Amino acid sequence: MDTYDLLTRNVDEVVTDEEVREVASDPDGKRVYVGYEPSGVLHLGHLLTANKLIDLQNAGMQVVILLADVHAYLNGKGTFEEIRETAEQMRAQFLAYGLEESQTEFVYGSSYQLEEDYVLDVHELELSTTLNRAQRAMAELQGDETAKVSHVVYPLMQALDIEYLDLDLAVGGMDQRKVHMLMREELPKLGYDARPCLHTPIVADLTTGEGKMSSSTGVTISMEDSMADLEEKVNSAFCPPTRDPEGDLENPVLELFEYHVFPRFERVLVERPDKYGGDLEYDGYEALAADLGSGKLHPADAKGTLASYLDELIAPGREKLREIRDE
Ligand SMILES: Nc1ncnc2c1ncn2[C@@H]1O[C@H](COP(=O)(O)OP(=O)(O)OP(=O)(O)O)[C@@H](O)[C@H]1O
Ligand SMILES: N[C@@H](Cc1ccc(O)cc1)C(=O)O
Repeated sequence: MDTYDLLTRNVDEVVTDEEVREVASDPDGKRVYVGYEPSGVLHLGHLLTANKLIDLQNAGMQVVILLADVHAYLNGKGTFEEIRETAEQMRAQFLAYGLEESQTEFVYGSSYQLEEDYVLDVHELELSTTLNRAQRAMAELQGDETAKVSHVVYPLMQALDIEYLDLDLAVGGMDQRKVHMLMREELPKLGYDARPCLHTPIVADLTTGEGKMSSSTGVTISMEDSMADLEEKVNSAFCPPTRDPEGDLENPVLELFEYHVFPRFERVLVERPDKYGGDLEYDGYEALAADLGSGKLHPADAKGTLASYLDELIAPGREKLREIRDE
């Protein structure tokens, strides 16, 4: 696979194609980041951005993970102390999942966001950005009468992080795209360069197929889950026979096959007794989705197979976490 294809596989949006091709032409040592508000356990939604970071690391890029403690604080996620503690757990999970420690830099937001230069630049952005523009960057704030001032400072700081962390590329889920668009509009006003971005798809809530898999609501799958947990959760998943690109509902089982299983396994084997037609084998996502659509593959068999592949995927991380905790 050529470098551009590796950088952009499984992404929903590339901003802009030309700029990302430029990064792909010489990726060695170029810096890319994802920022995360610390939350207890990483779920498969978060790990989609981690998969992308692993691709970028394999292409030779230097990965920066921002543990966005100040942002979590601005978002009302707890006391600073509590947030710092969860951030440490999160760091261990990323390494357990497969990011290469020597090529991954973990940075706490608070290590530079409270410095004078940064704070003055935040104020500069407050002066140059309209309230309306900052509000638009935070989709969930639309029309919310209780939105706080902290919620509009938040995207300005996120934009500035991209300059202060000296990045060549920013990665985030599709839910971060509006903040990145604000970054592209506002940084040049301060004399800084707008940076290219990659946006990864959002995995839907497992049991409803609506919205996103989220730490705060619904059922999430994480590296803490045992095979029994995985089976129970995947069995409860929403799995209609087809994905409806026009509709509001997604098929989370197919999404997990597409974004987590197929990028990591060349071949997927669905084991079935002979009386149910015997084993099925897939070397790509499309064929599996087509068989689910035609009824050749039963949702129960798809779910059982998904659970065992997810187990294989998270087992090394689960083991490593256990070791870290026992130390
Ligand atoms: N379900 C998901 N699918 C894909 N990416 C996700 C998903 N949930 C979060 N992300 C990505 O992980 C990063 C952190 O997101 P966020 O803090 O919103 O997740 P969360 O911990 O589930 O939060 P919340 O509890 O507020 O829903 C972002 O880059 C986001 O795009
Ligand atoms: N906005 C991101 C967190 C984040 C914070 C600061 C950044 O620079 C980047 C990302 C989220 O929703 O989780």
